[in-house]
Amino acid sequence: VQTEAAGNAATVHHVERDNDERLAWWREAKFGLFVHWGVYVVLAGEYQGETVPGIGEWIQYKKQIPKQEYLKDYAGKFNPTEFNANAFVRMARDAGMKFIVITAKHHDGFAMYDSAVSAYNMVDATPYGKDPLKALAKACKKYDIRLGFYYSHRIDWEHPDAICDRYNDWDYNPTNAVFDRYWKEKSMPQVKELLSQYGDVSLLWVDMARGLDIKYAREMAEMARSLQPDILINSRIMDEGYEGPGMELWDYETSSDNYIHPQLDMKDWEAIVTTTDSWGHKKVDTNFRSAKQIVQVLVSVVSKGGNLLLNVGPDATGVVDPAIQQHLKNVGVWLDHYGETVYSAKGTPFSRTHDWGVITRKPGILYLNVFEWPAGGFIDLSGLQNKVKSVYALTEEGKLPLSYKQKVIKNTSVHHLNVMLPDRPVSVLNTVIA
Ligand SMILES: C[C@@H]1O[C@@H](Oc2ccc([N+](=O)[O-])cc2)[C@@H](O)[C@H](O)[C@@H]1O
Repeated sequence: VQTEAAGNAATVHHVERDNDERLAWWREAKFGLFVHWGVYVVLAGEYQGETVPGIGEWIQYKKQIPKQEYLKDYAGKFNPTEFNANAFVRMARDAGMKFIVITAKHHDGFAMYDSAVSAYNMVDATPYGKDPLKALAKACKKYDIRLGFYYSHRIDWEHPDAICDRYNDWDYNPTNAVFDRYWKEKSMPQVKELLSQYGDVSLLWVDMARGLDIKYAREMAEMARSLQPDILINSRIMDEGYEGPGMELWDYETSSDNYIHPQLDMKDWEAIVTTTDSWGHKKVDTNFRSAKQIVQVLVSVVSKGGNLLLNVGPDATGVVDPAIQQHLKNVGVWLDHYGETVYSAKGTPFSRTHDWGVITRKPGILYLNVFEWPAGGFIDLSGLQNKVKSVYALTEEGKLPLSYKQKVIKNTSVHHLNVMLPDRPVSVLNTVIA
């Protein structure tokens, strides 16, 4: 990792992370469910009859809604009686996802669980009066789905001391704010609760450090690892692009929102992607990502050495839009047949992209993932060092052998491969040629 030091003599920060063992399951899993759910879904992007533009979970900040109003008029009406933890986890499992990361506390500072640290929580401040994360942890255990918690460790619009450049200055006076008080009284103790009272927690997903000093990140990471030794922590414990001491504190890199790196050779990173135009549910938001789009984003991210954390936003009743549920189910059916191009796969060995799709890899196998059916009905692939032993399309009925020609480029050891494709796509979502 190169950084320009003031004397523009390049200082190189080598990050030794001894986390191969801890990352093993994550590198195989590839596909997880991200869940943004909180009091903000009671507003669902609407305030005083007006649709508020932008991502729904930021509505309190955008409209500077006083804490007492947010508590009384919105938390006070939050009663997701339709929330069924088992059905929710089955939805993720049946979509081919291996883990779930849910917002235990987002920037609004509201705890979506039974917190003894702050009464600003789901049990004490809503008519629902129950702990949905307790039910979710139980369901995850039942269906062998790993659980992770999203926690807004720096930004908190409920606490007068959570000072940063995204602060609740409509209720509180920033000059009186003492960050250490928020850190010691709320942030650290709540993360301790989450990592002590919900069984095995596989991921701590923190977000938006806003210039947080590394000493705080180190304190939280060390506490998390003492409570959950195998836990994985994402890079957003510090700001995007942070380089300096402490980079070993996190295990993998989270990309910017809805951003897929152009680089082909990265590893241990995740793309986080929405299924609508917001993370938190918004009433007006009907721009749903199709099963085809989801499959192609997933395979594209895997071809670039990454994982996909795909978001859903349950509504105020606790339910994910049925159309999105159907798309997820279709993705799951596709992965049942063709998941070998995703699970435990590595990124493309090529240093270039292809106009017909992307390549994923396993020992001795290359998967050509055909998104756009080539007009000529064949694919040319040059640059392979290996001799090809067989080529076949993955179909629901099994392997469909394909004819191919391979020749060695004169005076080189480079093979040129020409594959004759089936007459038409095997799957409109993505046809996989092995
Ligand atoms: C997943 C999302 O994460 C953050 O938004 C960000 C964080 C970082 C970047 N970034 O680094 O580009 C952009 C949006 C949150 O503010 C947002 O509400 C949501 O939870």
